[in-house]
Amino acid sequence: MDISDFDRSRIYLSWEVDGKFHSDGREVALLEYIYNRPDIDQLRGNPQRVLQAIDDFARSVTGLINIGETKGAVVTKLIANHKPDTILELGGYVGYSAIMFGDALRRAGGKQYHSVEKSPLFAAVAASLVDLAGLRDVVSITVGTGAEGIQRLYHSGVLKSQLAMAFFDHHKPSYTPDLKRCERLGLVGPGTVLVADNMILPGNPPYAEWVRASVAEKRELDRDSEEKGNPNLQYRSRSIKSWEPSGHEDALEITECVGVEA
Ligand SMILES: C[S@@+](CC[C@H](N)C(=O)[O-])C[C@H]1O[C@@H](n2cnc3c(N)ncnc32)[C@H](O)[C@@H]1O
Repeated sequence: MDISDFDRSRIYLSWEVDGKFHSDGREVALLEYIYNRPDIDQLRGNPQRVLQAIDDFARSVTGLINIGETKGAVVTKLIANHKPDTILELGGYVGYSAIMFGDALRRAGGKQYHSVEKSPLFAAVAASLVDLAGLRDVVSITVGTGAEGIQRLYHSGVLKSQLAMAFFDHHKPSYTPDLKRCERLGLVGPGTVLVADNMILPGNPPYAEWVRASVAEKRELDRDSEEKGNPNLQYRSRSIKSWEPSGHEDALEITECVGVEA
């Protein structure tokens, strides 16, 4: 993908305002902006219009740390092709990706999109926007860190078998331990597709190393690691270059579990 593929007329305003990237009141301002729009009734039950309204805010008021349209379209296409029944998301922010991918999951015949978000405030904003978009039956939001969310969803029986897809978009150093936790619990197996955001901006060398390694290499890595995964899972991984809504280059890592070595 080339920068010419990025439509610069659709660029978000800067994420950074006075040294802050979020949590300066912009998330509540987003909610007020959306519910005060004259076209609010046309947004009800319409995920695409809710996404457009979030994009409008990020283009005219303050930038937001959403995945955005360009990278989002890569994942939406993947969902249409793989038709997952369940997706686990770590890092929900104000619900942009949960609305975009929850809608794609529903259109592909899937059932549940579980979004885990550490901030109770962001999770509350996301819950309101998911409800507005008419996706309450599909998207559930769990407040907690990735590790807490995985444990709670697993022990309550909500996640009881292999995940069809997982989307990592939270605390960058937690991608690898949270993936390994999923592996240990048997939530990753042949057919599971893992999608990791921000592989260039800011990058995530430990995660890239783990998902691109052979079984033999992972056995070595796991031996020296406090956080054990399942090194016997065979992964096929590729990097897809794309663009942040701010116009910065980024990449998604898309990893498919293709088997288990005895
Ligand atoms: C880049 S944003 C997610 C954007 C969202 N996926 C989207 O595209 O609309 C990262 C989010 O991860 C959350 N977060 C940070 N550390 C976390 C953790 N350990 N577990 C879960 N969420 C976390 C932050 O509060 C923030 O909302």
